[in-house]
Amino acid sequence: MTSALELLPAVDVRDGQAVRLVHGESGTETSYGSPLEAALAWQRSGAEWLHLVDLDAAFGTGDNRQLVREVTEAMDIKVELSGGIRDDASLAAALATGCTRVNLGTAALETPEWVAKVIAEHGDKIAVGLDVRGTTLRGRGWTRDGGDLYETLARLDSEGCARYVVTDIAKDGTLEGPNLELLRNVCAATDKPVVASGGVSSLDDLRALSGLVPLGVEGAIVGKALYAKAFTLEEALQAVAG
Ligand SMILES: O=C(O)c1ccccc1N[C@@H]1O[C@H](COP(=O)(O)O)[C@@H](O)[C@H]1O
Repeated sequence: MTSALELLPAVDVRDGQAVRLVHGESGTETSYGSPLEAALAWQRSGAEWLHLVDLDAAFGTGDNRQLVREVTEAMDIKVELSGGIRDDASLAAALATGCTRVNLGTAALETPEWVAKVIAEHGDKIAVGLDVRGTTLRGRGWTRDGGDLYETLARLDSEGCARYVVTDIAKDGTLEGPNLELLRNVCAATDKPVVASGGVSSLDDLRALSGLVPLGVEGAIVGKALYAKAFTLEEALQAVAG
């Protein structure tokens, strides 16, 4: 029996606020108030995971490290932590929050030896975010090209990377539906589980992603659709229940 698609409601933090961006572009923020309140609301609604992103750390405009730690520590559910985790100190700080796993983006593009080392040390506590435009990876707050998706995926697979979080930047924050073709292609290129990110707009999108579970899609990050109240998290969890 295949498992149900996992849902990871997102809380992206910029300047102390929960925000959503469009295409991940700085300056497109819509603010949704307290990150802790948002995270607690998703937990109360039945989430088993929280995808928590320090956007300032990802963009290099400071960090929300203290706040991210407070949110993570307040959660009874699993937390996937992203944004600005690029060296031993930031990784140690992220893991010290008690998060379930971290998601590395820029580091996988710019310091591959370090990423190989931490994959070897921490196993499935490390996921790698493959944030793409077309098939070109983007790092540093999605502002810089960082190589070919499939070459990087092959390298990370050979290093034992446990899981990938695949974001189609062109879809992120747009409510245009996920890039199912990209997800199928990535699943065909790796045996490792894939978490889909970007574009979810409806319960039908979640059902379509559920249809990719047998191919290797393990979960889906949901952001804008929840904040825009396109559906509730309870409805989403019901829609993907096995
Ligand atoms: O999630 C976003 O909307 C986003 C927008 C712009 C840049 C990054 C974004 N998200 C997360 O940031 C990490 C990458 O951070 P880093 O490169 O490791 O510092 C990425 O995995 C996304 O989860």
